[in-house]
Amino acid sequence: MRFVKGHGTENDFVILPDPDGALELAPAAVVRLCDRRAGIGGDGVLRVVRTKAAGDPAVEAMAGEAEWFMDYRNADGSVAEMCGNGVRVFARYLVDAGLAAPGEWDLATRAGLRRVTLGASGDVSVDMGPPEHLGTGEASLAGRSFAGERVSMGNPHLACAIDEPVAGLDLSRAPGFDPAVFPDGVNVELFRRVGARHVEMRVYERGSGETRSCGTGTVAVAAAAALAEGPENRHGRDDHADQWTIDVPGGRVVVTLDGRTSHLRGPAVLVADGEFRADWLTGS
Ligand SMILES: N[C@@H](CCC[C@H](N)C(=O)O)C(=O)O
Repeated sequence: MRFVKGHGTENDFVILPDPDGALELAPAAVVRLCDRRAGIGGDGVLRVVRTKAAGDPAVEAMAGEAEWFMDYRNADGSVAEMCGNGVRVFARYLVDAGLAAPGEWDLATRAGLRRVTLGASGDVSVDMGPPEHLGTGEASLAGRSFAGERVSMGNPHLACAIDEPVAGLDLSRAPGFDPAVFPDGVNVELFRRVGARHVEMRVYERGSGETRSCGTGTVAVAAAAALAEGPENRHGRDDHADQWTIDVPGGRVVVTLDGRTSHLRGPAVLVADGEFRADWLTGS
């Protein structure tokens, strides 16, 4: 079975081409694929399937607008609604494989349609939709409590502003949180302002642990940072949409907020093409 390995700011994925939706992708198979010692290794899996063959009526309803559906799975085998770095890598794969042309078109995700813009090479830009502010919340990490802004990017985030450099944080264990506030779990971002519309962040992802980057998380952080700046400083201060530079351990992305929607721009790199054994995947 063929796979491609790719990453966006070192948030890495095993890409599985499955145009006709023939692959039965059990959670245990995803865990095997993402295992960094006994498998291929990745923060998640991107199954590339034609929207009309997704096998889910809610997804198939988007077939008229988007030919391809990003079936995203976390490394622990769980399903997530959206993945911002994944969308960029997915789009780059489609163009590289000749399944889509460079330009601007929609992809289907469980969170709805996402419009991508890309050339024959280089960065990919994604219309991520409007960040949804849900109020405040908190999480604990390594015995410390962090307060932040709950933001939905289709998937749940808690973006917490801190004053210390993010490099010193302990993100080795899963965050604690109130399941009544986050019934579907949460991705927790910790960020520090390092300049004008410029922040650094680290993230502990639901279903994957600490990753080197999280695209939806970078947009949630930009939205939380913009909210903290106050309305007088947002949207139109210099007649341009607010552009935020977000540094993550795996590189840098740019997030634009214009009050109507958000855009995420960053790299999408295809690293390797390979083949794995079908019997290994099923453990048979
Ligand atoms: N790394 C992704 C987010 C992947 C999904 C997330 N772990 C969740 O469960 O919501 C990104 O780049 O957005």
